[in-house]
Amino acid sequence: MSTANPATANAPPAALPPPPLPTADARWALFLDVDGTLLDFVDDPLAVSAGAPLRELLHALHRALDGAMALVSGRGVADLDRIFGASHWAAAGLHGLQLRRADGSVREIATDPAQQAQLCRAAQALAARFEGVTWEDKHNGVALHCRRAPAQFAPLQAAAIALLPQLPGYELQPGNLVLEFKPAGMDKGKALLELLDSEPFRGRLPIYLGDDLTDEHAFASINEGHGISVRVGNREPTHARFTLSGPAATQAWLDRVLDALMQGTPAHAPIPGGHTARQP
Ligand SMILES: O=P(O)(O)OC[C@H]1O[C@H](O[C@H]2O[C@H](CO)[C@@H](O)[C@H](O)[C@H]2O)[C@H](O)[C@@H](O)[C@@H]1O
Repeated sequence: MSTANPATANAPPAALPPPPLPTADARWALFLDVDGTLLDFVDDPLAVSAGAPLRELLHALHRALDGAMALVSGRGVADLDRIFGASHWAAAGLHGLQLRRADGSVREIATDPAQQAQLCRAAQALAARFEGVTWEDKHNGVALHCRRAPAQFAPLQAAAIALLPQLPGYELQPGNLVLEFKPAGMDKGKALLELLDSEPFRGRLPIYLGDDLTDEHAFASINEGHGISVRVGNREPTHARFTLSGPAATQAWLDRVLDALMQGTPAHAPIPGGHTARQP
C-alpha cells in the first residue's frame, strides 16, 4: 500500500537542490502532477480550475516541447480536461488506469460497473462513520477526503485498511488528506513508462514534478531512467533528487524552463496562446 522506501524511511530530510534548467537544444519530456504541484489545494476537489496564466504557460511549453508534455494525476482524464481545457495533451488519469497518448489514442483499465457500485456503497458507509469526511465517486475507484477534518485521517485509514479484505481486487492509495480505493496493479510510475515508450516522448530526458506519496512511484521510475525527479513541497521521505517549494515555485520554474527552451527563437516571436518568446 505505502510506497515509502524502507531504506530512506528513517533518514533525515534531504537537502535537495532546485531542478536545473534545459539548454535550448534539450530534448526534455515534461510530466506534471496536478493537485499540490501545479495547483494549490482547496477544500472542494470540483472547485479546482487552472487560471488563464497557467493554461497559457502550459500551452506554450507543450508547443516548445513538440507535444512531449503530459499531466499525470489521480484525477480522471475528463476532470483534467475540465481543469485545463486541453484535450489534445497526453495525460495519465486515475493513477494511470486511464492513458491518453499524444496522438490521441487512449487505453483504459475499466472496472465492472456493478463492482464500482458496490465500492461506492462501502465507501459511503465508511465516510458516514467519520464526521467531516466526504467521498468522491471516481467511476473507477473511490476517494475519501479529510481536508475539512484532518484529524480523521488516521482513524479513517485504520478503518479503510480493515475494510480492504472485503474489496478484492482493490488497493488503498493514501494521498494528501485523501485515501483512495483503486483497482490494484497500476500506478503513476508504470503509466509514466508507458507514455515514455510512445511518441513524442520516446528517447527524451524525462522530468517529473509531483508532491505526494502517489508521485513516489513516478520518482522511482524517473531515477531508474536517469531523468530529473522533482518533489514539490516538503513531504519526506522522497525518492526525488530535486525540490521546489510549492505550486507558485513550480509555475515560476516552468516559466524559466519555457524561456530557456525558447532561446534561439526570434525575440518577441508571438506564440499562439499568449506567451511571447523573450530574449535578453
Ligand atoms: O495526482 P494529483 O493530480 O495530485 O491528484 C490527487 C487527488 O487530487 C484531488 O484531491 C486533492 O486535491 C483536492 C483539491 O485541491 C483536495 O481537496 C484534496 O484534499 C486533495 O487530496 C482529487 O480530488 C483526487 O481524486 C485525486 O486523486
